[in-house]
Amino acid sequence: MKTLTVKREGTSTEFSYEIVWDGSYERLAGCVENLKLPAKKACIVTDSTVSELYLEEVKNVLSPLFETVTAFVFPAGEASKNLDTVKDLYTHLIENHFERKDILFALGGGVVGDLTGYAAATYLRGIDFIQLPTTLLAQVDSSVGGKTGVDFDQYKNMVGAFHHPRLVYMNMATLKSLNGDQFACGMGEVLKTGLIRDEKFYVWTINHMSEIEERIEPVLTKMIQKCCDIKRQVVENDPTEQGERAVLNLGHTIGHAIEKLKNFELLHGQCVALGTVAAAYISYKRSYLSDEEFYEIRDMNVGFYLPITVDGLKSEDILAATKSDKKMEQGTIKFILLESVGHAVVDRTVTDEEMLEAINSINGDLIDEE
Ligand SMILES: NC(=O)c1ccc[n+]([C@@H]2O[C@H](COP(=O)([O-])OP(=O)(O)OC[C@H]3O[C@@H](n4cnc5c(N)ncnc54)[C@H](O)[C@@H]3O)[C@@H](O)[C@H]2O)c1
Ligand SMILES: O=C(O)C(=O)C[C@@H](O)[C@H](O)[C@H](O)COP(=O)(O)O
Ligand SMILES: [Zn+2]
Repeated sequence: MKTLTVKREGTSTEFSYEIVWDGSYERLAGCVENLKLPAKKACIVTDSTVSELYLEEVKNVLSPLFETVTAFVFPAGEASKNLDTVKDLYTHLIENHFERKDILFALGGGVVGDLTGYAAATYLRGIDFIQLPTTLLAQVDSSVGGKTGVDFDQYKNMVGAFHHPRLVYMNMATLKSLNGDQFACGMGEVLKTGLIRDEKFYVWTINHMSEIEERIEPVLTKMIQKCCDIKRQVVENDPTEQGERAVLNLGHTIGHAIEKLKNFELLHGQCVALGTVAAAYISYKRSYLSDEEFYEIRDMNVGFYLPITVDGLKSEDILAATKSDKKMEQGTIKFILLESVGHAVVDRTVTDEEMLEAINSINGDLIDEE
């Protein structure tokens, strides 16, 4: 069992919690007991797919620790990440008499984690929650850092709060049941993480492609721990995204626009991959990246079964949709560029022309016509 502490003290934004890696849920009860939480009731929030796989096991592990353990299950997928599902969860908590000191467990991917975290941040003005991430994406990114929230009318993460978990417990064995597309989505955020902050790690990822694809556990554990450590450093420095944290959004401005226009038919990690290629294109056109570096980023997406083109959308519509993402500041977009491989920066000078050219470069319909 390996651990990492995410911690910030002595400022108005304080948090401290462990990330634990293990190969089963056997030691989850001990980790929860160590927290000496006041909770008498626990609710496991999960989705319709994960509930079939892991709910019973987790419920059995947690039941001896609480007077009551309930389960709230919602339909799997991004389409459930909204205020309607949060409302149903509030109703479940009220009907089961959950109080201020009780606790939620988020058992699932990023959708479950974001939604549960948001409900925990707002129910009775804030209760505790624990992250039990079961997708690669959730293990490398979404379960760490305290960003919680839901979509609103297809606008990504428009309603949310910063609310940190009390513990993140990763059962690495859950990655075995992920399908290929879901695994690839996690790799979209892994590539992003190396590109923004750690060239050595990015190169390591390239060199370990076959072991990663074969899901060799020690290799995946090393990769996930590195991603969490990079995210930890960024989040500890800038927990509420006043500055540096925005680099974690590489690929997300164009990625979120595509996710929205595709009505969540393309998955978050796939859209991030497309957005990262587009951001790398602008960086390349500005000569921050060499052509070898740019084409390697594209090749890495292909190697990890991520898309590098999107069909069925007009580039102008994608550009227009970027204007309603959260990275607008006084009418100017905060766009994340790669100043070099391993070093992302927040840039406020990217023009609509640059963005449109980058979007055209990933627009499959235009490329097919050539
Ligand atoms: N808060 C953050 O910092 C942050 C970071 C990155 C992404 N996100 C959010 O995370 C979401 C994407 O997360 P995701 O890719 O995990 O999606 P997800 O939660 O929808 O999970 C993907 C699919 O995999 C299934 N699944 C989960 N675990 C499984 C397992 N072990 N075996 C088999 N199937 C399993 C789920 O039921 C679902 O159908 C997006 O909403 C995105 O905005 C948040
Ligand atoms: O933790 C962060 O900060 C991130 O930006 C991580 C992203 O991968 C994640 O998708 C996040 O939800 C996007 O942030 P948002 O503020 O644009 O919703
Ligand atoms: Zn993301």
